[in-house]
Amino acid sequence: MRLADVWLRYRRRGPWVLRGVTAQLNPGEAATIVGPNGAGKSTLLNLAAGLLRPTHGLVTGRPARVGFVPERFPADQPFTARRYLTFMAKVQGLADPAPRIAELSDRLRLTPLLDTLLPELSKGSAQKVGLIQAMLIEPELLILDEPWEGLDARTRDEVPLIIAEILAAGRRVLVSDHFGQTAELPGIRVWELVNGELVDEGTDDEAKCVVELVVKADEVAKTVADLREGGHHVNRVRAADREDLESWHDMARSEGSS
Ligand SMILES: Nc1ncnc2c1ncn2[C@@H]1O[C@H](COP(=O)(O)OP(=O)(O)OP(=O)(O)O)[C@@H](O)[C@H]1O
Repeated sequence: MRLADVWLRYRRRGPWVLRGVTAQLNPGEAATIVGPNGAGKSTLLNLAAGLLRPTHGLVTGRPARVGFVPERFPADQPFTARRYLTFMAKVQGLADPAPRIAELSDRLRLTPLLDTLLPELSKGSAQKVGLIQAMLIEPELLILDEPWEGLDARTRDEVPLIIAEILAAGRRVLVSDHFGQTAELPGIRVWELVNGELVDEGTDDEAKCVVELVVKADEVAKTVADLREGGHHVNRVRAADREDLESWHDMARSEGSS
């Protein structure tokens, strides 16, 4: 997908929000848009999603399946989360959406709230519905506007995994993030908006990540040996704390229920 000399203002003679933005996002690439409040991050995402049209310039090569998570999920709709997601899945052509909805709801810990009315959900839970909605049909381009807003810590931890999986499948991700948390994801391009112009700061090729595993105590020696054999550097081994064990039990539960 390519943005070529894109200019945007919301009304005639209004201030330019984007000025001559040129950028490209190839399959298997992710970019994070950074900049202060009002810099134009959401505007750029809406353009990429096809919800806004440039005043001048072109957006070309947008993939057919775009998943979009807006900054604020519009929760003022008289449906339960399950009905809303089922409807959205059918609109997108998914014949039997129940298994996919169950899988994603388990992953984002929304399952107990699936039969709650959308307006009764907390902001973070509504945000989860927005995230699930965008992933019902695996998107070729996933657009996330401030995905961490309102999410609890454990769901926040899922976001980088979701992004990594989409990239590994050769799809694309565009994310806005005024706290700069995504800038630390491996291989991500950083697009900074400065006075409406986009500065592509590229990727940090030297970036390193830590992957945490939880294994049974009697499997530690073998796991460490296997990882070393695979060419990985093992930093340290420590006893699992409560949070590690909770996530282990959650995983075991969701595997048992699927
Ligand atoms: N629908 C609209 N009509 C008129 N002006 C708008 C509209 N949406 C955004 N703007 C203006 O465009 C500029 C960029 O807004 P945008 O929401 O894209 O910024 P942002 O970087 O996403 O900000 P934030 O970090 O606060 O979410 C702001 O000056 C904003 O007031």
